[in-house]
Parts: sequence; C-alpha cells; structure tokens
Amino acid sequence: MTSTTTPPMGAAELAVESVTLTAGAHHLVRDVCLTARPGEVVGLVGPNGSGKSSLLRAVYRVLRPDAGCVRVDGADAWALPVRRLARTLAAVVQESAADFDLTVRDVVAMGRTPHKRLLDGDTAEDRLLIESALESVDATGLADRRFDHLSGGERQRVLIARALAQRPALLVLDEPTNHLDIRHQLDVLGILRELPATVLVALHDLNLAAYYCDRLYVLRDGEVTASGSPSDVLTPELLAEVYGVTAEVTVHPRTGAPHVTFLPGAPQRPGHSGSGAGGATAGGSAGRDRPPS
Ligand SMILES: Nc1ncnc2c1ncn2[C@@H]1O[C@H](COP(=O)(O)OP(=O)(O)OP(=O)(O)O)[C@@H](O)[C@H]1O
Repeated sequence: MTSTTTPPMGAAELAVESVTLTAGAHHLVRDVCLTARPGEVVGLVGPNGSGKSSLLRAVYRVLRPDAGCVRVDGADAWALPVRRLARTLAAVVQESAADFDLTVRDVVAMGRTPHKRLLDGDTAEDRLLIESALESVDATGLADRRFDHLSGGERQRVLIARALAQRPALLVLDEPTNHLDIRHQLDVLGILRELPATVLVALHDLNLAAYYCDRLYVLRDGEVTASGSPSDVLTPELLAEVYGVTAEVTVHPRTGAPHVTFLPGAPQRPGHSGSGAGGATAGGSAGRDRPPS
C-alpha cells in the first residue's frame, strides 16, 4: 500500500520577487512581491482586471515573468523540471477545459499523475487519496458521472478534489468558490484552512477572505497596493480607494474577523464626514474594526 513515489504532503514556501508580466506593451502585473510562509493561507484580492489571475499564472508556470522570479522553497519555479514542480504545486484555475470525456473519478485520479511513472497503475494508496478527495468536496456521489455533464459548481468541486488528490505542498487557486453555493463555499475554504499545505488563493468575497486567510495582498492596476492581516488591510479607506465603494468594517462578534458591510452611495472623500445613504465610516484609522455597538 505504500508508494515510494508519493512524497509526504507538507508545506512549501512561496516567494514572488519583483515579478513583472506584460502582454505586448501592456503591463498585467508590475514589480509585485509576495510571500507565503509554509502553511499560510494567503489571499489575493482586488478589482476586476487588477492582475490576480495573471500573477497566479506566473506562479503555476503558465505566464513567464518578464522580470523577477517565482521561488518555491527557494528554487526558481520556472527553472525546475515540470514534473518536479507538479509534485509540489497544484492549481485550480478558471480556464480548465470542461469537455473531458472522462468520469469524475478519472479526473480526480489525474491528480496522482505527477507522482507516477508512465503506465503505472493506481496503487491502493492512490485509490484511497482519490476517494478521500472526492469525499472532502462532497463529490463521492458524482464519482461515476461524466465530468462534462456536471454543473459549474459540481465541476469546480471536482477540480478542487483533483488538486487535493495531488497532495501539493503549495496550492494555488483562482476564485475556487466561483459557482459554488454557500455551503460548498464554506466547506471548500474550510478544507483549505485545514490543509497542511501553503495556499495562495484569489477571492472576490472580502468577508470570506477576511475569515479564511492569514494575510491578504490587494492588487490594483497590476501592483500591490496593500498587504497584511485582514484587519490591517480591509479598512473603509482602502475599500473606497481601491474599489470605489462605501463600506463599514466591524469586528464580527462571533468570528473575531473583520466584517465588511457594503453601503449604497459613493464613498466620502477624506475630510468629508457625514452620514445618511452611503454614510460609511470614512475617517482615519480610529474608525477601523470597531465592534458593533
Ligand atoms: N493575454 C493578455 N493580453 C492582453 N491583456 C491581458 C492578457 N491577459 C490579461 N490581460 C489584461 O490584464 C489585466 C489583468 O487581468 P487579470 O485576468 O489578471 O485580472 P484579474 O484581477 O484576475 O481580474 P478578474 O477579477 O476579472 O478575474 C486585465 O486588464 C486584462 O484584460
């Protein structure tokens, strides 16, 4: 039942060092630095088009940096043999082909490929990992269905199961909660939190990011505009500046995490206090993270 080709699942260290990505004359990402320490869940947030997916593509080796370096456990990810990187890093991405003529179990089994040699069959351990990955995303009942017949949310869960079956030390996910109902969103993010792996995840839902991530990086126009703990980063001022929205940020009494409530109306400009529609806290840092009165 043991497999000599399966390394123990651990946690890798990720360092994105001054990465710039371009497409023609257009900068997708400019001089971005980001770290994820072993075992951390690091969130990437920012408006549409701010460069999140592009940056993730550089990490999972689809978009080569024009400048800078992506290091995984100190090694240049772009210089590693593809197979070696695949044993360390798994990616759940937006553009996965959906027309696999395969069953769900076959798709999840693909996660084991980097750990095998050509023509190796599944070991008992592989089968165990595949079934456990299916179960963890509530997809056991889908195992014999055709992947291309699934709904968007079901597919997303299966692709996450494939990544889990890979037992990566670094897991990179681009909007993994896309298409998922709220229960499966919470389940999936809960699984990521519990993994003994390092996780880099792009998320649009700031409240989920605040609760499930250890640290956040905020991208804006391809550059990091803020980073730190969710409570340091998610302030009304930052949300007004980066997203152009009015928001109130409190500390959730049950979770202790920052909780963002979005309000109608344009954000107040600094120095313009007031309330009414759109009357979010817009003062200085004293307005951050106040518990609800
Ligand atoms: N191959 C490309 N050629 C030209 N422009 C591109 C290319 N890929 C991405 N872009 C542009 O680069 C910017 C960043 O795109 P990216 O997909 O990284 O943003 P994002 O933050 O992931 O956005 P979203 O939240 O909408 O998914 C966008 O303006 C996008 O149109």
